[in-house]
Amino acid sequence: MNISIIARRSFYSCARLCIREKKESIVHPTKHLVQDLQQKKRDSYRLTSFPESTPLTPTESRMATKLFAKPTRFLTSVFDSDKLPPYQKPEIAFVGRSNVGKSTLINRLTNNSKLVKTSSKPGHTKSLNFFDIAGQITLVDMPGYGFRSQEAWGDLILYYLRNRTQLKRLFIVIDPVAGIKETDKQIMQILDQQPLSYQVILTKRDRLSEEAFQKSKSTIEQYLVENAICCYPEILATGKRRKSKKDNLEQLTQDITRVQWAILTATGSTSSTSQ
Ligand SMILES: Nc1nc2c(ncn2[C@@H]2O[C@H](COP(=O)(O)OP(=O)(O)OP(=O)(O)O)[C@@H](O)[C@H]2O)c(=O)[nH]1
Ligand SMILES: [Mg+2]
Repeated sequence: MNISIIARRSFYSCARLCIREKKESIVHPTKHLVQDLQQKKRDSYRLTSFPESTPLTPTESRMATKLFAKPTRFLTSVFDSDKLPPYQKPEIAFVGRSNVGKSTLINRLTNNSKLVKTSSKPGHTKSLNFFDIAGQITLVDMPGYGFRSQEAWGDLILYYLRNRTQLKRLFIVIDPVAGIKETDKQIMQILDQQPLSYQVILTKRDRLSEEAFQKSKSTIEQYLVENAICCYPEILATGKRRKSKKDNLEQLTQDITRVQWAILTATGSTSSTSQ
């Protein structure tokens, strides 16, 4: 990943937040850059596209797979905001519309198809479910939005998103067949206002041809470049093995390792797993 682009993106995000909050002085001594942004010179700071992602190094891949090969366990299910557990490990959560494959993704990451219950029926996950990864990270599976009403879905999850200081990054899971929906956009706006770092993961890659998948991905990237503030500038992907295609196993394995690595970096776990 091109560090200068990420740095520029972070600055741009920060500056836009400051402008919105009318706290320009926060970005002093780069105040002139903020003025530039206000004077419609934004394009020089804006990403025009997502950077091409570079392959993980063998060390990075090894660290990612090593951590997720360690024991994982279910911790608890939570239905009420006043019962959120006081875990102090860095936390990562998965949010998205019903049936996009959030729970399946956690099973894939941990290589344990029985860790989380999944279903072809939307609305399967109804609580916040907490999982421990190697005693180092907590993963949280969430009920899908778009299936139940905002009231039924919203209170618990919005409370969690607004108050969970140990939450290091929220992964927004999107089905590339359906594309980005209004509910995804709404959640991004909430996170941008917060601000809270988030990253998009596309599931069900196997359901599209490579060409259609890339097209859906670029449409989402375009939306993010134009609208999102706190979005990490790399879209991740996962999928399941297509029986007809023997050659996609390697790709799927690399995809999962990339998600694992993103979790390691988001939670600051890259040094503790290197020994
Ligand atoms: N083809 C394909 N199907 C998938 C993939 N991931 C998940 N599915 C299927 O999608 C359905 C929903 O998966 P879940 O993981 O339960 O989805 P969820 O987002 O947790 O759904 P809710 O709990 O209802 O919010 C199941 O039938 C999965 O087998 C994938 O990568 N490819
Ligand atoms: Mg689920």
